[in-house]
Amino acid sequence: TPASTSQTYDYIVIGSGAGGIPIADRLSEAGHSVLLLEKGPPSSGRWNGTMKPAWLAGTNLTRFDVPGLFNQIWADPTGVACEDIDVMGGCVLGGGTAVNSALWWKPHPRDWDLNFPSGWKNSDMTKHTDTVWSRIPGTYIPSKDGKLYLQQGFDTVSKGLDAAGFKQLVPNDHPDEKNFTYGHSTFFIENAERQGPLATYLVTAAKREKFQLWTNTVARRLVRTGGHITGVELECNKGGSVGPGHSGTVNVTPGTGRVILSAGTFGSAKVLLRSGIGPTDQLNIVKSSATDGATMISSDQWINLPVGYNLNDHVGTDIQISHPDVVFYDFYGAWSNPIKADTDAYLKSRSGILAQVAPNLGPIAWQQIKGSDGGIRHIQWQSRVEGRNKNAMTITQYLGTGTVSRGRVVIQSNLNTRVSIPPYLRDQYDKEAVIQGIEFMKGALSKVNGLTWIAPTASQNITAFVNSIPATPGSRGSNHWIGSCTIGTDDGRTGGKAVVDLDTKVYGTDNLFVVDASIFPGITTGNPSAAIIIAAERAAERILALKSPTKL
Ligand SMILES: Cc1cc2nc3c(=O)[nH]c(=O)nc-3n(C[C@H](O)[C@H](O)[C@H](O)COP(=O)(O)OP(=O)(O)OC[C@H]3O[C@@H](n4cnc5c(N)ncnc54)[C@H](O)[C@@H]3O)c2cc1C
Repeated sequence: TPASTSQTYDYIVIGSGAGGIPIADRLSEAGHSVLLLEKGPPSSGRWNGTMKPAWLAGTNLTRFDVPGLFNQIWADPTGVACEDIDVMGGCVLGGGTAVNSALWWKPHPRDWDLNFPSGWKNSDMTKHTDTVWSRIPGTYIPSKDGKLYLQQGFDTVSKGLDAAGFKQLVPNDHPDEKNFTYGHSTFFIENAERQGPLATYLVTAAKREKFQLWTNTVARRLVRTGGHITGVELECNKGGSVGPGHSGTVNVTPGTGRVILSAGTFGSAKVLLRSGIGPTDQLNIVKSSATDGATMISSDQWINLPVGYNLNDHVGTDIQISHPDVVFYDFYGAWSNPIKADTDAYLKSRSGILAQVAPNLGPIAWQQIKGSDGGIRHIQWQSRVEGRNKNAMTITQYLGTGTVSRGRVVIQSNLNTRVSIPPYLRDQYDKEAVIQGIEFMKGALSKVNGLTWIAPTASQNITAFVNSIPATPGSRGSNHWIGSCTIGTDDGRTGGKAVVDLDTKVYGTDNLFVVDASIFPGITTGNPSAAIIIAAERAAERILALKSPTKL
């Protein structure tokens, strides 16, 4: 459908992920007309999604609703994963929050205090954290019968953690206790279904008359005069072959309208670059591209900002153990060849193993490592029952808050983005922390009777093991990408690192904002979706307080 040229919006929000849905809801709650654009198709059943295995036929559930079907993103990403980036990402309604493992953590205070500028410190975020938790409380017991299923993996790893002095707690009751602690993984699941922004913020937004959602609609680039955005050029995704979308140009309310980019770390960078905002080398690539070159905004209008730099992700390093007590469940099989008793339990009473997120997460543990550079780096250990044999568990070490290494994302001539500099272990002390952490965990788990090591092997030197794993997204990636449009007071037009100011407004523009993972200056301790939603709440507060049009 061509977009109407007469209908304008106070806010156009581009991208419906962890950042986009909450901010769209808050802006519409304040009485503004809001258009939320999503390039992907509907996902969960509530929003008329249709992708599902045979055993969900006749129900209002899709693959995105059932926690036990999370693994399907790896088995069949077609039509779900973003096709214009070289790493995994969800390009459906809900973005990452529709496809992820729903892990849900109250941020550690240091996630804000270490990484973020003034106005975005832990003390500024507490009330927003409370708001988010009142809407999305999360649970560590997803099954409605109140039971946890197949806990042998949890019990096995816990023995080692207990022996090493880790304290078990309910992690979200103690967000500031993330050193030598562990607990059950917590998920944004309710009624044994994926909840999160799709089931909360989007529901309240959609009830308002002045809110509209267009799926299957790509924001191609912004239409602007100098630093003032007047509208968004649209493309109907894949020519409309995936479902009804919109094309043409949609405009913001003249004079006062604003655009919020929430297209994710890669998506927001891409829209900016296509709109003539970014480093000159990148804008020249767009200028030379077959698709955009001839119609790109002229170079005297370009705004030179460090879009794409400061890219970061958790450094993921997998270790693997085996223990005869550990029991594997074939979540991949649950798609095409499920165990009837398990689908019955899920469908009839929202209970059983399929209420738990695949592939059966074990304990999540945290520790801080003090490096010889004096820096403190946070490690999150995330274990799951999956590996090279039926008794194996993979334990991923996520190196998070405190890392120094950063990477870069660039645009290519076909206008796909690519991680040109992976952000992993470019700093020797980041690597030191990874090695130290694995040495420690190896010692801890070796105290568990009957446990054997798969990776590293019992006799393998840990430094050699860590060096043997390439520092690439394929081997180290954690799907927790942040950076690319960093927030800060150091204006990127004059040599600073920041793309957006403390109101999340893009430097050099008067009505363009970025609200998603891309503004994070550094990585969080745990999986980041809750922190991104909290940041969106903070951004909504600041944006709503700004007078229009704001000064350049
Ligand atoms: C496989 C996987 C597992 C994960 N597991 C967890 C987990 O368990 N817990 C956790 O906290 N985090 C997890 N994450 C990370 C988390 O989901 C992301 O950090 C988060 O969703 C990022 O939020 P965002 O708003 O920045 O972007 P996204 O959520 O990616 O949303 C961006 C949205 O914008 C849309 N978009 C992009 N470009 C355009 C355009 N030009 N026009 C219109 N729409 C556009 C995309 O389709 C997408 O829907 C996981 C991620 C993945 C991929």
